[in-house]
Amino acid sequence: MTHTATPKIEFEQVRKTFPARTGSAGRRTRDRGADGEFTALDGVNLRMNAGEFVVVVGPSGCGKSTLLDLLGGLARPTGGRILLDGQPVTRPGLDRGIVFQQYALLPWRTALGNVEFGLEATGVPRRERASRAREYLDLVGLAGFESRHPHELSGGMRQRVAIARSLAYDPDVLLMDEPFAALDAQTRESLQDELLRIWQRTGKTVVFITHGIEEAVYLGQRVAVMTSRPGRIKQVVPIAFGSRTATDDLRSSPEFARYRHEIWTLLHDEVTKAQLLEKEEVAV
Ligand SMILES: Nc1ncnc2c1ncn2[C@@H]1O[C@H](COP(=O)(O)OP(=O)(O)OP(=O)(O)O)[C@@H](O)[C@H]1O
Repeated sequence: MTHTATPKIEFEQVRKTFPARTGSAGRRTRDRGADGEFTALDGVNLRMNAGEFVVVVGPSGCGKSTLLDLLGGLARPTGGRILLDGQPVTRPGLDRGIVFQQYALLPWRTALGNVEFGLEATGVPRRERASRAREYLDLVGLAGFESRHPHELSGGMRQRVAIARSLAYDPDVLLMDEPFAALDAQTRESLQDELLRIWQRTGKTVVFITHGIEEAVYLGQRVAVMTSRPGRIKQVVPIAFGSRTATDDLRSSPEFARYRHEIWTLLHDEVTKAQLLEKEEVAV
């Protein structure tokens, strides 16, 4: 972790609105102004240090993916600023790798070819690409699977390829939008351990979105809990376990249960509000 005054990532009063969807512009609700604009995020403030692992949780539709899209430069904020190393984010860049829930692998390319694909844009010479791709497939535990195509891999393996592809061009920041949501519980837990190991080895800054409270507590150094829509950061909970060894059943510890309960309590009211909002929308 650097000790400079500039945070790695900073959200300053970030706001994001979308044009209202057709058929609903006439009615005014809490997050839809008279002009029919729909406010997804309003007043988001969050700072992250280099090398930090921050997890974002929040009720469905509160704007988690929007937050990540803005940081990834895939969309622009309507108000406020997002700074990366003190500079406003204006477009996607190779300093940020994004991993989505769906693997987004190229089906006609092998695992190696998919990881190499990420390197082609960065101008890495052809000969070097293959060896770099092998190195990252090895890092995610896929040595020996280089020549398999996506359809010959399990869901967990495909997501490992997606992670390797993002890591291969060596971004400073890894943005992960519910990357393990589609996996079975066992695979998810093993990938969580893999990710922590990779994070410790590479020192990347990780921003990880999830619906899972347990996943948040297990992975995050800090867990940012969002409000219901329009989303902002309700509270940031630092997570610090007394000990963390490979043999510990951390998820069964009283400490884990305490953190889990703290985050559950923070989320509970927001989920209720989000559900009310959804009902209000259906009635519109
Ligand atoms: N391009 C868009 N145009 C219009 N509305 C959008 C757009 N993108 C997102 N929204 C709306 O903004 C709100 C926030 O969406 P977002 O996907 O960021 O929420 P989320 O917290 O990631 O949801 P979930 O947990 O269900 O994945 C939602 O109501 C969504 O319908």
